Amino acid sequence: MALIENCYSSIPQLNEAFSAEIANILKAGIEANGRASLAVSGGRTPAAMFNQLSNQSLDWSKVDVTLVDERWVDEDDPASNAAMAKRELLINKAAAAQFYGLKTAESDAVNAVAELNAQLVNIQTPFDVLILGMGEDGHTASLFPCSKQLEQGLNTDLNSDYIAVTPTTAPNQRMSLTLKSILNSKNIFLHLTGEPKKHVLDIALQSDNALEMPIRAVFNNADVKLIWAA
Ligand SMILES: O=C(O)[C@H](O)[C@@H](O)[C@H](O)[C@H](O)COP(=O)(O)O
Repeated sequence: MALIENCYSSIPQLNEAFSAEIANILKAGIEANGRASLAVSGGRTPAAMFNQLSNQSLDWSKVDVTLVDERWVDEDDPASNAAMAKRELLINKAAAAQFYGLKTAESDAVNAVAELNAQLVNIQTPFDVLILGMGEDGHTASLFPCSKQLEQGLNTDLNSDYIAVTPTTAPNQRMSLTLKSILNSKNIFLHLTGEPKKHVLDIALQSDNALEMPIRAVFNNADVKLIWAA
């Protein structure tokens, strides 16, 4: 298990190289299996890369796009990851992709887990590309340190691809892929920008305690490509 580092000298360079790399993997997936899939994180980091990716030439009508995690809010809420993906990624050529969001009509995310596990059969799995972000508390996806649900989310014997999480260090109830589902992806990327995130990553790499910093559970158990620029 390793963290394979790809550092770029600027964010525009990162966006250009990373979006081209994702496009190549998706094209190869389409060629091999007829369809390909992309699971993306929300938050602030990916927007500019998404814009660039949306203009990559590939048969987007054969791509399933879904989210790694979602805040349990409606799409008219600025915190909605689905709204961000629709605004920044599912535009230009990528408008032809098939999008599967994670927010359902249930008011409590706990009651939506079974529906989302069922939705996954429509999506090309394992995911060809899964892109993680990381918070300054070491969370990834919506696997938050200190949340009551963390041990379950990190338990690779859990019989679910999704888990509802109530963070204590961030607002909104969340829906997250479980660690098992994250690890099952063919290509796992960790997309970070800025020195503060690099500093958090350096701390994360100093120990194995995933309950303290859940991102550790990913690079302790999988090969992860770090995509980073200051
Ligand atoms: O919906 C979310 O909050 C995420 O998917 C989350 O895991 C995110 O990737 C990190 O919190 C980093 O967020 P930023 O890119 O905004 O720093």
